[in-house]
Amino acid sequence: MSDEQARLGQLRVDIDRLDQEIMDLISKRAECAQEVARVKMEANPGEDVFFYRPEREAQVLRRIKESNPGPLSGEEMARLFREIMSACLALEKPMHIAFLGPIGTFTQAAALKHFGHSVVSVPLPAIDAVFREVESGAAHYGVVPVENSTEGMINHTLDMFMSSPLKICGEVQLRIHHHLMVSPKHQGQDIVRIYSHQQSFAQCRQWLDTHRYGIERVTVSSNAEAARRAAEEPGTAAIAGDMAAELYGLEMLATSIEDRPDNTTRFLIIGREEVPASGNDKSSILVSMRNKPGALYQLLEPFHKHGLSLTRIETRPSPSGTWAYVFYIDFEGHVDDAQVSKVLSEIDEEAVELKRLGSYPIGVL
Ligand SMILES: O=C(O)C(=O)C[C@]1(C(=O)O)C=C[C@@H](O)C=C1
Repeated sequence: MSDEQARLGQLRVDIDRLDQEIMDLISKRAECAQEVARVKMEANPGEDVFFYRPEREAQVLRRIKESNPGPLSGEEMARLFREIMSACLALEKPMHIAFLGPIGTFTQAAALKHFGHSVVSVPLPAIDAVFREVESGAAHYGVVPVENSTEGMINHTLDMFMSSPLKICGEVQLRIHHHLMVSPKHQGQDIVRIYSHQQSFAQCRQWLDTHRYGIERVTVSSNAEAARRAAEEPGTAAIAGDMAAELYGLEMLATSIEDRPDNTTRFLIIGREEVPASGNDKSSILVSMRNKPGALYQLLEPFHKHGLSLTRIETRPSPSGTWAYVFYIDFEGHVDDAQVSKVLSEIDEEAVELKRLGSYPIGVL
């Protein structure tokens, strides 16, 4: 036996022993989660029990990232624990997560990043359908895109909050890499048409103008639909992400063709209940003000006065009248914080309407 074989043999014995220890510990952790489920059910007999605890999950993942000794990165370690918690939660209660489909979209990738792979993910054809599925109780939570770093806000999602009773329970960010892909069946053929979603075309505009100028661009309802068409139609390609490429067996002609290297989309988790404070939270509100001089100043002044950071403010046309506006505002803090409740009561005094959309942990992964 060579020296290399002897050393590898010993290291693999060590790895086998450690795997056994890790497995025993994960099993003990899973038993704890089962016990947690029993305690929750006994304490709330006959009631809707909330097994998923977003604030607790955020605290666990933050602690893992902070105390991780290496050599794996904090992100990588948190990703592993994300999956362990996902499997533990599935033992307590299998979660049904509605997302903007079809299967293979970036929204599905965001849902799996946030909840882990042990959930049942349910694709729906439109953002309002995701809201309805959660409102009716058919799904426990929903995942919808809300903003992209290149293209800005997804207005349809913002507008849904004007009428929906749902709460924002979390957020997750996903780096978006777009690839130009074709079916291996049609490799080598001239490409006469490229399919993609309108947002993806916008995020790759400069690359397309430089590298595929003059080729017809056809907008379809999702990247996954683009990939499905490219898999079937000779002479076509799709711009989509890794999940769609894998799903339809496409091969890459060019990878990461988005114009901005930091292209990121933020998604919201929507649910039916409010989330307690996790220690590092954000809140979202919708406000409509009277149409008078200084209205915007009056809206923003309490944030300045009480030292709260605004992370976003967007204006949307109000459904109640022409040239009337609603402000969608994200800021740091939780509604249970004293400063936040002072700000909200001051805004409430001046506003025509103030709707609290929820407080939720700032995305950890
Ligand atoms: O602490 C809880 O309430 C649990 O249910 C346990 C646990 C976990 O595995 O750590 C599982 C699911 C929840 O979403 C949060 C945490």
